[in-house]
Amino acid sequence: MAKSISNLIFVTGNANKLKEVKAILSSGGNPIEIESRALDIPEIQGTTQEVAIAKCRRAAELLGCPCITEDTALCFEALKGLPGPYIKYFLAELGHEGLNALLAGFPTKAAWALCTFAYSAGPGADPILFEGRTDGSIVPARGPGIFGWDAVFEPTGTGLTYAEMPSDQKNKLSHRYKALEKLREFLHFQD
Ligand SMILES: O=c1nc[nH]c2c1ncn2[C@H]1C[C@H](O)[C@@H](COP(=O)(O)OP(=O)(O)OP(=O)(O)O)O1
Ligand SMILES: [Mg+2]
Repeated sequence: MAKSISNLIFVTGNANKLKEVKAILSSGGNPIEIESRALDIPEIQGTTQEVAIAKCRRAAELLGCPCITEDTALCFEALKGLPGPYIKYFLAELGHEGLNALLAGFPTKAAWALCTFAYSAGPGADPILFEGRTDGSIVPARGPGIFGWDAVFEPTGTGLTYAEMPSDQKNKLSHRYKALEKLREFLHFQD
């Protein structure tokens, strides 16, 4: 008889991601318990899918058991999707102001946040990807600067940046929430 997967190891070094993932997965129909490991796994260059697959494959090898990993990209329409999976380094070097300045010469500030979860059934197993995308625009920073680029990303139609939203509002419309809904559905039907 099919039974669902109800606990999993999430390999991440990011405490804010972990907090959101736990909050999202503990609510809803099929609660999933998450244990975390802060392993430092090298991230390759490539498409968001290639980066996600390589990271999850390595994580499962290091752990010797099933696991999930997550990669977040922030994509600027004017820059044809860049910085994409390299947003971490752009944010670290340029800050919120620099991300806005990158778009100064362009008419569109449109952007999308893309979350890619990867699940591996164990060492050697091909990771399976679950993507979630939230569209919005890059704005001058508003709200607390607690989590990454939250203060400069305003999802379309909300009038608020991610940073200005209560966490339960972000967790109902975010790129991470949308990807986790797909992962949750998949895990529910695994043996
Ligand atoms: O919802 C978010 N709201 C604002 N900022 C965010 C969000 N989600 C990720 N971020 C930041 C963290 C990092 O600067 C970059 C993604 O890089 P990314 O490699 O996926 O994350 P990470 O290295 O911090 O953790 P991990 O150990 O899981 O790879 O965007
Ligand atoms: Mg990373």
